[in-house]
Amino acid sequence: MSKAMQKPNIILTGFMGTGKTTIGKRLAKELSYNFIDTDVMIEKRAGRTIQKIFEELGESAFRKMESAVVSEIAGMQGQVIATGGRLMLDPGNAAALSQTGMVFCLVATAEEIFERVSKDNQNVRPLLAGEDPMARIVNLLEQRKDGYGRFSQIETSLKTPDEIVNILLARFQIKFRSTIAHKRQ
Ligand SMILES: Nc1ncnc2c1ncn2[C@@H]1O[C@H](COP(=O)(O)OP(=O)(O)O)[C@@H](O)[C@H]1O
Ligand SMILES: O=C(O)C1=C[C@@H](OP(=O)(O)O)[C@@H](O)[C@H](O)C1
Ligand SMILES: [Mg+2]
Repeated sequence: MSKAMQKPNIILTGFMGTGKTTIGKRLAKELSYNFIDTDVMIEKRAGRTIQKIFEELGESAFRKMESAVVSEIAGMQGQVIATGGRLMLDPGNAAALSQTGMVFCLVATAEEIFERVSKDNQNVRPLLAGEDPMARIVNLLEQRKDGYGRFSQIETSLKTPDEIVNILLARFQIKFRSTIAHKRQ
């Protein structure tokens, strides 16, 4: 991370349904940081939902859009950034964002992920659509295990969003005590 950095970013990664978007919003409020969700940025730029982007343009077009958004964000500070579940597994994306702040990987069991995404009607995950979403989750988790394992992890399955936010705040403040303030201080 650059020495000149005044307000380091917090970047959230992890599998679909681990809570990046939910936790990111709350954390940004606590720190009075701006909140960015890369999926929302992509939807705005593409003028269609993630589901439609996958259907109409394909996954590889979506991955290019993710990298384009990373180029935009990499120059910013003071952001809590909820990334799409695979964005930080791309080495170029990870290199560009990691140097802007601290990366945390949210983790949950396959069962908990299944429960959460099944109930989440507002946000369709095209990669989990189809016959057997639980099998897709298990399979993709296995494929991505080593990638996520490179980041500092927080288990979320049995925790409330508030508990997770508090853990993140504590870890972030230990590292950047002098550069941040948040509402509870
Ligand atoms: N700690 C948690 N406990 C219970 N439900 C959660 C938790 N975190 C997130 N959720 C729920 O799980 C779903 C997916 O969360 P979301 O923040 O969209 O995950 P992601 O951005 O990682 O895909 C949402 O319906 C959200 O309300
Ligand atoms: O893990 C993935 O490949 C994806 C995760 C999704 O975001 P969330 O992790 O916020 O669900 C979204 O970017 C897209 O459906 C692909
Ligand atoms: Mg999300």
